[in-house]
This record gives sequence, C-alpha cells and structure tokens, in this order.
Amino acid sequence: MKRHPILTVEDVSKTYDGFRAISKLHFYLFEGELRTVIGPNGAGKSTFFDLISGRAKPDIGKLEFGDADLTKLNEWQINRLGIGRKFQTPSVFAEHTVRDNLLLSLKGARGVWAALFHRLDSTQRDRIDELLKLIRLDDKRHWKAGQLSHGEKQWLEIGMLLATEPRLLLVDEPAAGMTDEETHRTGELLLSLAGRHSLIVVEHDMTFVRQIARDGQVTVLHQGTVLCEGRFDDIQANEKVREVYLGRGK
Ligand SMILES: Nc1ncnc2c1ncn2[C@@H]1O[C@H](COP(=O)(O)OP(=O)(O)OP(=O)(O)O)[C@@H](O)[C@H]1O
Repeated sequence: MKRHPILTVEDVSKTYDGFRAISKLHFYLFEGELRTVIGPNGAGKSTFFDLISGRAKPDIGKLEFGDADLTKLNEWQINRLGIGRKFQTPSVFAEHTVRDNLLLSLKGARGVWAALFHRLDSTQRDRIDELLKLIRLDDKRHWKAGQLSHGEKQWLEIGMLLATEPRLLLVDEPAAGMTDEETHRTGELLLSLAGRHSLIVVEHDMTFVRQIARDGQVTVLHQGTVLCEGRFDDIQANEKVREVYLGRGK
C-alpha cells in the first residue's frame, strides 16, 4: 500500500532581500515519523520551520499538511490544524505551577480564569496526570514553573505543546543548554512520542542526533536545500556532509 505523506514540501523557495534562504526544497514526512534535521548555521533550518508553521510564506512551491494547502493559511489556522512549534528557549508561566501550566494549555481550555478555577472533568484530570508522567515532572506538579531547571522547563514546554494535541510537532534544538543526562532523557521523551505524533526535530548535538535518529531518517540541509537524507551512520560517513558540516568540528 502506498503511504501518503502527512507533510509534503515540493520545490519550495523563500528569498529574503534577494538571498535564497530556502531553495527548491523537497521534503516528505510520513505519519508517526520522527525526522531529525541537521545543517550548518544559516542552512535554512529556522526558515524551514517558519514556512511550515506559517510565520513566513514561500515565494513559490507546494506546502501541504494532509490535504490542507499551508500556503493559504495563517499561523493561527495552521496551529489549529494540529501543527505545534517548540522554540529553542522555553516560555512557561513562571508564577504558575507545573500542573497549571499544563492545564492552561489543554486543548479546549477556556481562557486563563476559567481554566484555572473551574472543576476539571475526569478526562482532563487523566490527561494532566498522563502528561506529568510523560514529561517526568509528576513529583514537581505543585512547583512553580520558575523554580524548575532549564531542562525541566523544556520538558514542561513540550508537555504544554502536547496538551494542545498536535499531530505534528516542530521542535527546535531541544537539547541546547542541557546537561548530558537531561539531553538523554529528552531523547527518550521524543522517541516515546513518535508513532502517536509526527515530529521534526532540528538539532546540532550529534550525540543527541544519533540517539533520536535510532529508528529514523536524518535530513541534512545546506544552503536552503536538502544535501542528503538517510540513516545516521550513512549521513555521518557521507563525504559531502563531512565537508559542509561535520568536518567543521561541531
Ligand atoms: N526574516 C529574515 N530576514 C532576512 N533574512 C533572513 C530571515 N530569516 C532568515 N534569513 C536568512 O536566511 C538564511 C537562513 O537562516 P536560518 O535562520 O533559516 O538558518 P538556520 O539553519 O536556522 O541557522 P542557525 O543554525 O544559525 O539557526 C540566513 O542567511 C539568514 O540570515
């Protein structure tokens, strides 16, 4: 049976002031896949996320999520379709508890006041408990988010993203600034989400990339286009990749 991609990117280009940040890009992601995207500074990784999430519009090309034409939708509409983005720096509500941060993000939450003060139904309670376990912050549910470590804040924000029940998660350098142990835990978390969600993870840390690309494909971006795609070991051995990226000592 032919699989249909959940995300289709064909011949997409995006120019800023005459500079091609994305150039004739082709990219396909399948349901439940965890794809890792690497590439040197300026390769176009953030612009790629900007295009998928609607923050920027392509000059030309096809950008589809299932049957939806993303080029015709704004950022909010794309988010409503089920594409959630996690930026590099965590932005949690520091003065609220871990639990309340999740609660405020729950799909269908009715504004801050109502979300915090109306009684949760059992489905919502179960979902919060499930998320707290998944992000391993169950024992810190009553902590203020501002008291968490950097790594824990990142996990909380991933939890907040999951609370919106996205089908596709765009995750930008989740391991940046984390300890080795936190990095490994983050990898385990992302791997556990694959299957139920589709994920694109942009990352620089090669130990982390090796971990999360265990069962999946790595896409290498260079000068706004795909230099190559494949298993981590093949990518690492690829001469072109070594030249443009890995050889630079990152
Ligand atoms: N809004 C913008 N206006 C002008 N130029 C931009 C804009 N966004 C990106 N660019 C340019 O496009 C190119 C690709 O940038 P992008 O941030 O997508 O790369 P990146 O792979 O995410 O890099 P890094 O790893 O350093 O974050 C860069 O040369 C950048 O200066």
